[in-house]
Amino acid sequence: MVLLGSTGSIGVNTLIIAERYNIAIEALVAGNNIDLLNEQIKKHQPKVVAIANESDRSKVDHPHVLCGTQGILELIEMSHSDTVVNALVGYTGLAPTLKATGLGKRVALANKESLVVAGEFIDMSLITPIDSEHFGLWYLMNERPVSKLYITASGGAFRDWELDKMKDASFSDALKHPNWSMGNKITIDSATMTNKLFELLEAKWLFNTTKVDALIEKKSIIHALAEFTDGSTTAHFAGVDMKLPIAFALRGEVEEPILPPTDLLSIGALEFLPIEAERYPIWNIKEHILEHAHLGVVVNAANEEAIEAFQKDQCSFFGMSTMVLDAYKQFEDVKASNIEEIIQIDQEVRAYVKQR
Ligand SMILES: NC(=O)C1=CN([C@@H]2O[C@H](COP(=O)(O)OP(=O)(O)OC[C@H]3O[C@@H](n4cnc5c(N)ncnc54)[C@H](OP(=O)(O)O)[C@@H]3O)[C@@H](O)[C@H]2O)C=CC1
Ligand SMILES: CC(=O)[C@@H](O)[C@H](O)COP(=O)(O)O
Ligand SMILES: [Mn+2]
Repeated sequence: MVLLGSTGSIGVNTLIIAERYNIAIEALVAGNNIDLLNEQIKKHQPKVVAIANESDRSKVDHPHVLCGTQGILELIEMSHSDTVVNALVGYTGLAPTLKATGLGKRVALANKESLVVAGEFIDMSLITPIDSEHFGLWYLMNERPVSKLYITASGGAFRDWELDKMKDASFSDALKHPNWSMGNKITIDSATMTNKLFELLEAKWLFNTTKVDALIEKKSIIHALAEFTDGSTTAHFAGVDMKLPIAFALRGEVEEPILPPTDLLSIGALEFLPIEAERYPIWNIKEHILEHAHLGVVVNAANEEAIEAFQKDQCSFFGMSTMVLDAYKQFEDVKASNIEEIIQIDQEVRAYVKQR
């Protein structure tokens, strides 16, 4: 297989599962963590690698190194593997998803931003999601008619903070996820609830329904629930570990133990809470964006710019949501007819957010 984003949180877990099942690694792609990439090259012996920056090429212990976005696309094009795992973060992941699906390859997709930005233009029959909630939904669904799908949210780093204190929250405060160990960008998205908004859009494209909602379950033990027309609701319990969704995405079906079973008696009380827009202002657009999912490109571009501004101390924690909601209003009427227009809208939104 081809693994994009091998040095990240999903990438490292993917290599553990690949090793367990003796899956050959044809190609690895990483960004700046060349030390870890070199360890992975030594262990997994890929035929080709790609990295973000040309300036790091000489540090990579491999005779065939490609660089930059074009390098990643070339690597996918020259690969013989049927499966590409896309564990890149952010908008950078979109072009590789389109390249791989365009070549008819199956994409095990952690990069949810690909679907948020351009779900309309991606061949869903080639996509298997690597996301705990969507794996949970897939696991729950059977032939019976479903009336509603639910995914759960941890509530993020500030779920128990006084609202007043959140105004002064720092980037490093926001990185303290209560349950999951993940990359920085998704951890910030979890604190603002943008991750869950993205996951509703992800569910919309994957399962072709807008009858999907989210609620807070603070322990992240239940990942998803399916409500059936007959009045039954079933829930997916699993450990806080991405190896299970990754194993299914790589293997299709798994019968052997990947995680220990949930110890039901040790869980204690479980509760579901509503997601309140006062703490998570992005939630104000949930209903609208589910009905206008093509606006995902706007939210994603504004959000990536907002995270960068927050990291550089150029805006406050709530300033991020303000920037995204402002851009959403400004670009409410855009609708791309093709990928070229998606790219153009992405650039226009970023330019708009930067000059505000
Ligand atoms: N972590 C998790 O548990 C989950 C993550 N996801 C999604 O999976 C994706 C990855 O998340 P996560 O693993 O946490 O993120 P990380 O930040 O941990 O990893 C991102 C990976 O992408 C690489 N990368 C970033 N930019 C470039 C670039 N320009 N060129 C080449 N490589 C690049 C990084 O390289 P380097 O580190 O070397 O710079 C790293 O290998 C995200 O879309 C996220 O939303 C979904 C569900 C759960
Ligand atoms: C592991 C995973 O799937 C993440 O998307 C996780 O759900 C993030 O946590 P939040 O529930 O806080 O967004
Ligand atoms: Mn998730």
